[in-house]
Amino acid sequence: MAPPEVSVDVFTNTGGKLSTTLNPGYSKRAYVTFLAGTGDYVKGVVGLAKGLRKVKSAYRLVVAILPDVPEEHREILRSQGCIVHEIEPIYPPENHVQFAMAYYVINYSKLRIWNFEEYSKMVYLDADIQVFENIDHLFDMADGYFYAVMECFCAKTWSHSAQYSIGYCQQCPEKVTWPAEMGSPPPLYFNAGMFVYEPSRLTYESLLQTLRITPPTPFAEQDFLNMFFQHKYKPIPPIYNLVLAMLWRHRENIELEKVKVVHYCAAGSKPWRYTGKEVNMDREDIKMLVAKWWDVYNDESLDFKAEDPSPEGETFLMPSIMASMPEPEISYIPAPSAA
Ligand SMILES: O=c1ccn([C@@H]2O[C@H](COP(=O)(O)OP(=O)(O)O)[C@@H](O)[C@H]2O)c(=O)[nH]1
Ligand SMILES: OC[C@H]1O[C@H](O[C@@H]2[C@@H](O)[C@H](O)[C@@H](O)[C@H](O)[C@@H]2O)[C@H](O)[C@@H](O)[C@H]1O
Ligand SMILES: [Mn+2]
Repeated sequence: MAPPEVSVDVFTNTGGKLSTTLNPGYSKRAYVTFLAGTGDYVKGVVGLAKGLRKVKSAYRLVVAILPDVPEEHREILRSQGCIVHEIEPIYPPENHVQFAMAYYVINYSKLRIWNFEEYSKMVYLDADIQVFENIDHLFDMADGYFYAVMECFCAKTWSHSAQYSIGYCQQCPEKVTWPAEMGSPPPLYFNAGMFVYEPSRLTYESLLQTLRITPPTPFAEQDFLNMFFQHKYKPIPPIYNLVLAMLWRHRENIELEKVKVVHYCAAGSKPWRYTGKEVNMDREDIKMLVAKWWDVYNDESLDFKAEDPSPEGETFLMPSIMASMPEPEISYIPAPSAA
């Protein structure tokens, strides 16, 4: 039995040209991703920018970058039509938590994207995500909610959790029922590599204030966002964020031919680092999805050309007025740099 999901029965835009003059709302929409460090995730962002162009998305890609992203990488992103937006890092309160991956500590900086108030609606995508079919219709889902795809708890990275200890996963709640003596089952939990949200100064400040008093946990900002948006979270189908491990953990919940968005988050699956040697990486479906990513990345016809009509026209490309607003002082103790 597939888990509960909100039906995405919104107006399905086939990615054709949209007027941005009739409905200002369209011009205030964009995709956004996050880039940190001097390493090779920049390839993920280039791939994502080209993938969104290939599916003829009507919206631009904003890249929230940390100060350590080198100018050469910023230039590459601008040359691919991205809107590059530097943000200040956000560190969690002083902690001794063992993050599931040490570098997850930098992911708290993602919270800055709630401050991009020049946009009314944004779709966040990790840099290790590729969009293979147009998903612009997600912007038309009702306001006031937080939309994302449900996570799976079966990976060893979850061994710290009560769910893992009893073999419970929300992807198959009937398989191992949650024991009454452990209270009510955990609330639905999303993967924070892709979500639909509304930037808001009020939400932004509330996020930062809440973060100050929230002890960090193994999945860093993903845990924090799940706690913060627990009552606004609406699950959307896994076709919008295929967490690769679902292919071998819950194949019954996946119709691969219908998948629109692939999240290369399984260990060893980052296409730009792929060797095929890690566990599950020699699977035919993984090899096919990695090859699909490289087809887009290597396709020069998808490179941004200056004469390309910007999806939303020049109307709202003004620099973020919010960026000029002083960031609220954050007196976090920087955690060890892990990226
Ligand atoms: O060195 C790094 C590590 C992570 N990221 C960003 O942080 C996101 C979350 O990290 P990752 O996708 O590796 O986590 P996963 O989804 O694989 O657990 C990435 O997609 C990137 O957008 C980055 O820019 N540089
Ligand atoms: O900082 C925490 C990260 O948590 C998530 O990654 C994990 C998590 O989903 C685990 O549950 C999976 O087992 C694992 O495969 C996956 O990589 C997000 O994808 C990433 O953007 C980021 O928020
Ligand atoms: Mn990811």
